[in-house]
Amino acid sequence: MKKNGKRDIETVEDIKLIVDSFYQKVSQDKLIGPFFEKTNWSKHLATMYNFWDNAIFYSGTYNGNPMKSHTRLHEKNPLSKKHFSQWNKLFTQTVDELFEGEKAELAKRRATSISVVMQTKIVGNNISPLSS
Ligand code: HEM
Repeated sequence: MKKNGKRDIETVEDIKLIVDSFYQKVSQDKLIGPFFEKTNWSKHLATMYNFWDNAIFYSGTYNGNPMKSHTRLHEKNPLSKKHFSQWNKLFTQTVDELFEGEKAELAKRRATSISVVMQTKIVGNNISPLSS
């Protein structure tokens, strides 16, 4: 236990807490909340528990294709750099509010690197003068 009372991410229950808190923020967010208007939350949250359990503890519980689903999402509702920045800000904020340690750092790093790859593939190269 750290001085400030936070500990590291240790169990799948911790993952669930992060995912629940994160999407609580996301669903109320003016900028990215609307993308989730038609979302079946219990189904999405279950998918995300598996996704993050796999990303942090290599549990083998997720074998979907997020790039494909976000490319499809982008075709219907265009995603831009500002959406990705907001997503990342909320994710980092959520992890920092709840946990501290190596796994917490890993979770934030994973989120950022996937987000950068997704953004580059979907929105385009973010150093291009044409991107916005
Ligand atoms: C601009 C930022 C983003 C937006 C607006 C967004 C939005 C969404 C939406 C609307 C869904 C579908 C939910 C449903 O079932 O209705 C989804 C699924 C998902 N998102 Fe994102 N997302 C963003 C970024 C990210 C990032 C950076 C990651 C990974 C670190 C991620 C991981 C996932 C995963 C794993 C799924 C489930 C895909 C599947 O069906 O297997 N998203 N997202």
